[in-house]
Amino acid sequence: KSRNSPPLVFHMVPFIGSTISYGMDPYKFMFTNRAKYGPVFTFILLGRRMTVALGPRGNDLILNGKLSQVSAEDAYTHLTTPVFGKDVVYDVPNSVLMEQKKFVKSGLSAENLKMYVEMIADETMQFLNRDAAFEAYQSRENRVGDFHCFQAMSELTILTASRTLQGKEVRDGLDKSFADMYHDLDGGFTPLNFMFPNLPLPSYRRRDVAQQKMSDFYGDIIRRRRADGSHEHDMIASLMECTYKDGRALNDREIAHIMIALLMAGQHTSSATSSWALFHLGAQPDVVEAVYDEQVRQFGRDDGTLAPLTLDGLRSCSILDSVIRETLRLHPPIHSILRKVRTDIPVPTSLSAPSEQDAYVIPQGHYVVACPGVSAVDPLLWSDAEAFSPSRWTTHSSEKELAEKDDKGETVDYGFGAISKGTSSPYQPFGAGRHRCIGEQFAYVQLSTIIATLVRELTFESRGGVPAQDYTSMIVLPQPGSRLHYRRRQ
Ligand code: HEM
Ligand SMILES: N#Cc1ccc(COc2ccc(/C=C/c3ccc(C(F)(F)[C@](O)(Cn4cnnn4)c4ccc(F)cc4F)nc3)cc2)cc1
Repeated sequence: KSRNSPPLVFHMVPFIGSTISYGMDPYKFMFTNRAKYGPVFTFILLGRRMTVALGPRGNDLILNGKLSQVSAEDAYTHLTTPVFGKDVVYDVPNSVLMEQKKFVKSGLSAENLKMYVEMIADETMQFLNRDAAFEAYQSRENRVGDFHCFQAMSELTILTASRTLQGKEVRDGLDKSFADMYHDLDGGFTPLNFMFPNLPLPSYRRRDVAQQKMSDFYGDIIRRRRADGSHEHDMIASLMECTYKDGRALNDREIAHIMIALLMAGQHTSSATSSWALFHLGAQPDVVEAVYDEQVRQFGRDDGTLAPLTLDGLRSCSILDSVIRETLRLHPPIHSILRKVRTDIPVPTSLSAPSEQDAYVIPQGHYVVACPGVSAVDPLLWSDAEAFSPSRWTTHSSEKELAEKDDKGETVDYGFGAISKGTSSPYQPFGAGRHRCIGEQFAYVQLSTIIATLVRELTFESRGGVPAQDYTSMIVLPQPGSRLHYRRRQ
């Protein structure tokens, strides 16, 4: 038996363990057990031993853990490989993933992001002018309407992501059959698949059929482009020009599967985050007007109209930026980051052991769980931790310094560009270390362009208040069915 294992959270039923209380409300579960056992403790999730290490030092232990100790691919491959496809992300050794992340980053260049702003604004205006959800906006008489927020944001997210990142064949291919294919693929992206990668269930079969179809869909696009020698500025075009260190170019399958991974990544995170942002804006009309006034300051013209959005202009909108930061502080799409423990991990005494000899050891075979979001809503760290107040980011309050604090700006490069070494910041919605997100800039462009465009045209009101968080899916979603009221401005 392993010596000095962290304390085990009390539970009544073997195998089920703490699945229900953790699965229903992970943050409540973390705060409750931190109070009982301290920042390091183990709980049972469907028969697996999950060891949590909370706080900046816990994040550092897990997110900056050595490759010999912690493995992301061992934790995630059962969930992601059947959905993304083989030979990419968690189906390859970490060194190959680092190269694949470098390739994707090269496709998210500043000049591409600049072009994407106008395309996303255009898609958003088309959506307002055409989608049934905004018929009150389209009609001249009644200018007040309401819409199913998360559903509308899911549609707008895939329209804008396919127009920019995915490319015009995907954008033009967004018909019912694509929606069905995506829906079946997404049905395989559930926490259940973490635990049971393959069950003889219809949903698993639909996932596998959809993955094959999606892979062929992208494969056809790539083959046609190679034949036509077309020159697009999207991710597919970029990936077609990439070669690994050993000189080998990416093959069509790898490109197709990376595109599926990026589609899934962007879809879940952006649809959830834009929905949460709109609900909070609807609950605080004064913030909506502050964002609108900022648009007038940044883009207003003498004739009273607003100039088209630009990347540089958006990057000067600090209130809009703070709305997104505050949304991600309260609603990080990924609440738990997992790794499989490959060799015993000695826990530094600073992380909660009374003295050296009884420092904890996390045994091989456990999973480790990092919850960066716990620090971001920790009442011990933030005044009014629960409140949505973007002003905390614009004024030079202690919170802003707190969140910006990183280990003296030290950077490290794992092969896909220099990133801050620090995990001391209590605000890490994009993770840290070798597995840190590379979609942050694209996400900000997509979210800020959509929100700026909607605020220019509408005011919002969440009459039911901000919905409860639904933790039962892979990404934290607003309680299904929540609606949002709007009024057309001019
Ligand atoms: C608000 C939007 C987003 C948030 C909050 C977010 C969050 C995260 C987090 C927390 C991680 C670390 C996961 C881990 O350590 O296990 C991550 C990794 C990653 N994300 Fe994102 N993400 C966002 C959008 C995107 C987008 C739009 C893309 C692609 C275009 C993307 C692609 C990736 C990739 C490729 C990784 C690397 C996974 C690894 O190295 O293991 N993300 N993201
Ligand atoms: N019974 C039960 C029961 C059990 C448990 C629970 C709740 O327990 C948990 C525990 C952990 C988690 C973790 C979320 C998680 C992790 C990884 C990924 C990912 F890999 F997929 C991603 O990082 C996603 N991503 C990154 N950036 N954008 N998207 C990614 C990476 C690269 C890539 F290219 C594409 C990607 F999209 N996705 C989600 C969620 C719920 C409830 C009920």
